[in-house]
Amino acid sequence: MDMEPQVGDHSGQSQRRALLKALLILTAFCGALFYVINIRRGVVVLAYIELGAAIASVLLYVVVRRTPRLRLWTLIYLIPFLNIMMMALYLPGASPTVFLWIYIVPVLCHLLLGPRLGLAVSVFYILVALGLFLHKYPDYLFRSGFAEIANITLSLGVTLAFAYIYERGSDRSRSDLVVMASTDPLTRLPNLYRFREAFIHERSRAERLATPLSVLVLDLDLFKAVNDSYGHRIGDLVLIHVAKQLRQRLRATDLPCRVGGEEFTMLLPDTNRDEAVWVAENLRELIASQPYRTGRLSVPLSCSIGVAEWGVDGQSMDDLVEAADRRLYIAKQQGRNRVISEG
Ligand SMILES: Nc1nc2c(ncn2[C@@H]2O[C@H](COP(=O)(O)OP(=O)(O)OP(=O)(O)O)[C@@H](O)[C@H]2O)c(=O)[nH]1
Repeated sequence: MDMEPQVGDHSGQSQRRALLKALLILTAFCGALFYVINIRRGVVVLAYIELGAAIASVLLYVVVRRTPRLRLWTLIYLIPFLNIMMMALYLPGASPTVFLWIYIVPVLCHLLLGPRLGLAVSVFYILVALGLFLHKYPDYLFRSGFAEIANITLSLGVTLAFAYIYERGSDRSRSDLVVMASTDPLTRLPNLYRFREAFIHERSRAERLATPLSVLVLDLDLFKAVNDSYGHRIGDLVLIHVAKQLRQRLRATDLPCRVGGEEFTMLLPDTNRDEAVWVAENLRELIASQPYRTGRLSVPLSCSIGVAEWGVDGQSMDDLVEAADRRLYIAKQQGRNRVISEG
């Protein structure tokens, strides 16, 4: 069995999942509580709806713990929840203070659904709630003063705006963090974390479409000598130069990564071993033919590359990288500046 670790969740899903689980527990508890309260008050229809909501929340909790389709299940919970809230507002026996619950709508919708969908759903339900309230208490607008209406409108508007701004900011911070966590700061190439994630994705695509998938491991030759002769700063610039060459030479669907030091790993979807060897030879020639130049300085470069193919050399990313690494080592032993795909 493949024991590759699962890659992390990028969209704040784990946070939203935790919140939804907490809400389901709360809904189950409140549903049961309000069922008792409303039965005693004689508001039987509402009481049974609340009991149903409590039972549904417990069942949903079981699904929500694991589902990959969190947004869909969130909507399955949220829409009936908000509809019940609207009904509670409108039912004849319900107190006017039920309206106060409308203030949690923007907060809940944004936290659970993110900024865009959260805004759309909250605006819709706030308008529905206001409509129902005015329909139920038609003389309210005439009885109450301007200050009272302004208070309600402004406080709702401010809650909505804050919820939106907060959630949009967190979404952006989360995306920035994901980019930082998956990018090599020196070359701006993706790092090992991103490579692992892309491998899992590309492997399932290759399985589904029965297409090949190959991996290259490239290591610059005698790079220590570059650092020793020209200094670390030039060594860094050489790595940036090589990263640029890889990016320019490879297809947009290929993924070159810097996995550490002077070693680069490349994922080549839709590419079998022979094609991967051809790509690797191209890269080797390119790097050898274009020394790093700055001012009068010219740093000659070469690299060694190991090639592995998914399905032939193993199934997991670790199998492939291990096979390609082994061949890279053979290339180094045979005198460097070469591509090896056997052994
Ligand atoms: N400038 C710079 N050097 C680095 C970086 N990461 C690793 N290195 C250097 O890369 C060199 C790698 O040296 P070795 O592992 O001995 O390999 P090599 O000299 O390339 O020799 P072969 O791999 O056998 O061809 C070491 O001197 C590291 O200090 C980096 O981010 N910047």
